[in-house]
Amino acid sequence: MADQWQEAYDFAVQVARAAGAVIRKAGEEEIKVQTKSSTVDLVTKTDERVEKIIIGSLKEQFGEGTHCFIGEESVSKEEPCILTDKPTWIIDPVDGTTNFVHGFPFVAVSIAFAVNKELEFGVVYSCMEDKMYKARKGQGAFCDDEPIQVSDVKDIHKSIIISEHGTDRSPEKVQKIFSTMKKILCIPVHGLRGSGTAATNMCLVACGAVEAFFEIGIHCWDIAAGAVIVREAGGLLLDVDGGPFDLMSRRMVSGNNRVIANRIIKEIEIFDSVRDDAPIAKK
Ligand SMILES: O=P(O)(O)O[C@H]1[C@H](O)[C@@H](O)[C@H](O)[C@@H](O)[C@@H]1O
Ligand SMILES: [Mg+2]
Repeated sequence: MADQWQEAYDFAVQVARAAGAVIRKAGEEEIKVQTKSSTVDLVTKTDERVEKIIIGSLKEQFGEGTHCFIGEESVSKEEPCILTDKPTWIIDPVDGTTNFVHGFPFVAVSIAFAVNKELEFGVVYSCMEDKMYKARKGQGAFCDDEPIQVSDVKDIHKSIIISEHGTDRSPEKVQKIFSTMKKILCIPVHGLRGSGTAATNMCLVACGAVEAFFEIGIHCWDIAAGAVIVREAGGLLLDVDGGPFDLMSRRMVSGNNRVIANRIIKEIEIFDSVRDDAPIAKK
């Protein structure tokens, strides 16, 4: 089995790199934009095309029917978003679609693989920067084949924290997001940042450029690959209430260590998000 997953891991890296090349090329042409859950939740033909390319390549390589797929664009067309014990690929073809549309240079392909509901490996290709992040359970995390590690900062006053605004602009949620950000800024921390892609944000935690990233409202495909990369780089993942991380819960804190993560958690104003694996009628 172990060798089988190694082959899958290596193949995921190849597929992510090829997908990134398609995105880069598409960024040079006219981009037609549509919307999904809200007027600021953008999608393009490239998101759909790249997801088809990734899933098509994986099916061709590993056989139709043996593996399951959770892909952002398939789920938006009401494909199931349920993690079972079967080998499952969790894919965000274009993480940072808004960045892609605007030419803001952080866009990632995110591919994770889970077996028995446990994440085995994750690959994040930051395609505009041409940086390949990857990690396999128990084997460390890498950027362009160099080992990466989270920062050793324990003093929150010496930290940079990342968060995002998400795509739900209901005033009550935006109020909570900004109130949390204000409280964290006023701890004070050295800075607050956001790249516009959750996958890249997690890689920034993993390589020690920032101490933590938290968000409520993200989806499993935004963070599954990054979760393996953060853990393998020595970091940790928690729920925003300090409990165990739950991939389908749409909320997460990823940090370099528990001291920093706990300090952030103290300030987070939690709001509800419908779980990724909720029945479609509830979404
Ligand atoms: O670009 P996406 O794949 O839609 O992912 C985005 C997400 O939609 C947004 O809510 C988050 O704030 C970003 O960090 C994601 O990566
Ligand atoms: Mg995404």
